Amino acid sequence: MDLKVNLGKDSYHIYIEQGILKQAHRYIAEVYHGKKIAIISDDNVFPLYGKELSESLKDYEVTQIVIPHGELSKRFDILPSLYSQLLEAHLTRSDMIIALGGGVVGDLAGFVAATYLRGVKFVQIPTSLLAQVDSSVGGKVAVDLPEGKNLVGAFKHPLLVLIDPLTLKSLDDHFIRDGMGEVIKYGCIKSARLFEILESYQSFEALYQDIDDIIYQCVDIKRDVVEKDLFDFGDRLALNFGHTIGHAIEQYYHYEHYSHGEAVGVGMVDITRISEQRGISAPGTTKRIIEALEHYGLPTHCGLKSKDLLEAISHDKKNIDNTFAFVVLNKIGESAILRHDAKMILEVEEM
Ligand SMILES: NC(=O)c1ccc[n+]([C@@H]2O[C@H](COP(=O)([O-])OP(=O)(O)OC[C@H]3O[C@@H](n4cnc5c(N)ncnc54)[C@H](O)[C@@H]3O)[C@@H](O)[C@H]2O)c1
Ligand SMILES: O=C(O)C(=O)C[C@@H](O)[C@H](O)[C@H](O)COP(=O)(O)O
Ligand SMILES: [Zn+2]
Repeated sequence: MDLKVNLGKDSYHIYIEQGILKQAHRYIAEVYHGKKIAIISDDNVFPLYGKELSESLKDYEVTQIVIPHGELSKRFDILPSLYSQLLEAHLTRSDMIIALGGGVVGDLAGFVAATYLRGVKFVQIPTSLLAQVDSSVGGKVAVDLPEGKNLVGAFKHPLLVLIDPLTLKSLDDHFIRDGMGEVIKYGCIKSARLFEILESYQSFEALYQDIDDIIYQCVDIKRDVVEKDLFDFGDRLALNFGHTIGHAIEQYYHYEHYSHGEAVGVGMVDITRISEQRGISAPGTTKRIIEALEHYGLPTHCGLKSKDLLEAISHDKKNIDNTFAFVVLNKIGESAILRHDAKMILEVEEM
């Protein structure tokens, strides 16, 4: 399956195909004519897929950079060591970086590609469900600060996104569930039909049978939204449903306790509880989201006092003059923006 993100000179293709990793060189040769490539990956993914990818790229001079897995690697102070390794390999402005891994590797390697020598070419090969349905597309790249998620970042478009759903076979169930947090988000904001399908699967095996199509549907929604509002001032804000609270939960626990999809799930529940209480969301919307999250083993509350999240929320990028663009649902499949100060989250006492 092939999708094209139409962004003028920054347009790129997304290919979704089982086994495409082995064919990476064919697709890369179409968009990149240089000699050197640096693969940035993590210490879970590289031992599994690094050899396969490096072998496919045997016509290039390949440098391998492997970081420790997990969100704590997506931090500002890891950057100098990555830049040094690229300099040691004499990677120049005409060379390229490939991100091989989940969203952490994609966001981090993308930020490095955006900033090293003021920018080098970049390809995304996402290997987690979350990265395949969401983070590898759209060009947002970033690192976290202790004060908040993704607070230092850039827009860096890949030349290409190669999605091999076969890599999900080695992904831990925890991170399949985590990715489902973002998949459910897509149903909530843009597709009641997708949401209904997600409600209907009786097992991960059944879901896995349709995984290529589910990835396609999510990426196609993201493509459409990103084409309309690349810089996140309008339509694209919808992709942030659940994230204002979700990011604050991740930050509160220093990025160690709740993974991204889990925290976003809790955030979707709480913001919908508030908007339902205010008569914005159709009655029963919160209950349906809770049931969908529970269906995939995701948490729906975290026991934090909402007042404890106000500080982290104050750093959210959707803050304009202390008014936040909260993404709410009118109903499943239809999102809207509610501008309000951060104190609105106090309308639920506990998250
Ligand atoms: N840029 C965006 O638009 C965007 C969108 C959504 C999320 N994100 C970011 O993505 C990050 C979360 O991404 P994630 O959930 O992929 O986390 P992750 O990159 O930490 O991957 C999750 C875990 O799975 C492992 N893994 C990945 N692929 C594997 C495979 N095929 N087999 C075995 N293990 C594998 C990783 O080593 C890691 O331990 C967060 O930092 C979040 O903020 C960014
Ligand atoms: O691509 C987007 O736009 C999104 O909001 C997708 C989110 O799933 C993702 O977590 C993103 O990184 C959040 O963006 P941020 O601007 O809130 O950092
Ligand atoms: Zn997200």
